[in-house]
Amino acid sequence: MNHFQYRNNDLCCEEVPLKDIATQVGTPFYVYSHATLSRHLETFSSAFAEVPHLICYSIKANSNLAVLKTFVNHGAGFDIVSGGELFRAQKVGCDAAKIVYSGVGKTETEIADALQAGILMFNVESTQELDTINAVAGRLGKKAGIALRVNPDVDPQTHPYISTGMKKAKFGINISQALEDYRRAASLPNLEVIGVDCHIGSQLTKLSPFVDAIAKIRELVENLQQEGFAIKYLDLGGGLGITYDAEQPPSPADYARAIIEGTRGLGVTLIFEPGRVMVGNAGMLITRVLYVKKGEAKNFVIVDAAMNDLTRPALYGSYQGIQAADRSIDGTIIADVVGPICESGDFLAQDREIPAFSQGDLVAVASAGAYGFTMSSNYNSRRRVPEIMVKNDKVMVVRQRETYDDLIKGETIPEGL
Ligand SMILES: Cc1ncc(COP(=O)(O)O)c(C=O)c1O
Ligand SMILES: N[C@@H](CCCC[NH3+])C(=O)O
Repeated sequence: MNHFQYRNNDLCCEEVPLKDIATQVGTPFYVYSHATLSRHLETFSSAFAEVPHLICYSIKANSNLAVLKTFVNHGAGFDIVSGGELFRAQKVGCDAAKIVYSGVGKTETEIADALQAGILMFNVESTQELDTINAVAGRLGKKAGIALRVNPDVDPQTHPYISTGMKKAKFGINISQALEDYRRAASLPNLEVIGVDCHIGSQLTKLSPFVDAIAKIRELVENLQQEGFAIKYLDLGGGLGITYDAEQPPSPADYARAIIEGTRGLGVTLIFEPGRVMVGNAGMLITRVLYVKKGEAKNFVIVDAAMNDLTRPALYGSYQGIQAADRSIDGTIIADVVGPICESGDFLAQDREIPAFSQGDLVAVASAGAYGFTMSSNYNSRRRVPEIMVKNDKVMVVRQRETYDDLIKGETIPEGL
């Protein structure tokens, strides 16, 4: 069931026409379907029902507090990568024992805050980080649960900027060095080795890289268990892709079947850090056509959202669906959908066949729930846009549009400048 559907010619989120929300809050804005978020979490979790597992939603994909709270209400934990994400996790009352902490550059302060909070484990990405966590834990009189993030050197066959599990990536510890680092971790008094972790990339649309990575990781887990390490958790990261255009990623059920098969008999609790698959297709960016310009070489549909609001097309050349949201439009044009920012890279779609939009039309940019708002910026002194959550017929403004005062918050003009 898709919770973004047309009723007559009006695109609706659950029960609410998007044009009504546009009237209420103006454009642009992000809108999320509560029902879709809930369904995605339930579908993912029930696919793994037959094995012990914990879902740690990856906050970076969409960190809005209402989104996080929705997942907490369904029993999820979180994958965090910064002190700020820990703060958000705490704000929504996440059980700290369901938090894992990933990232190559955790600072001492962030490590200390996570230890004080009592998180489940650190996914450690370098030998030096082991020493730092050990030292910070010692100072605080705590024992830190750790897994090593192991880099299995598998090609995830995705965009190079979001491939993480190959030798040349900055992430994780090479699998060939892992055993040695595990032994070192075991010798450090303030660490407790409880897991193995691996995340090979994002927007994966094939099962085979996951399967290949698991085969390598499985061997490591077995070796560690033979050496007497009590590996309780196997964290397989996130990365399952979604359909933006014509991709056909594995379903959560297919993904689960392959993973359950590949990890059978290890006697561990599986941890997952899904991000995109939870939120990507649960959100849209809604924008309005400011001008239509017919150039000599190209047509341009100039909208009020820009690359600062949704960076993915500019950054990765990625595809986001473009739909008419408030009327039936006859005919199509080939055009670029562009924003007001002073860069030629400011586009939401390029050379795309889209409805023949006119000035004032409402445009829905699809699949924008993941890495949309969280990657937005104030470039060109543009205010961050509102985020709306719809639950049945209820419209909840879960983040207000920034004000001009918000834009300059924290800046000062020194006396006598
Ligand atoms: C360590 C880690 N876990 C989880 C995720 C979430 O990935 P995705 O949104 O592709 O599920 C990422 C991002 O790729 C990540 O770096
Ligand atoms: N920002 C990326 C995903 C990054 C994954 C981070 N681990 C995207 O929009 O596709």
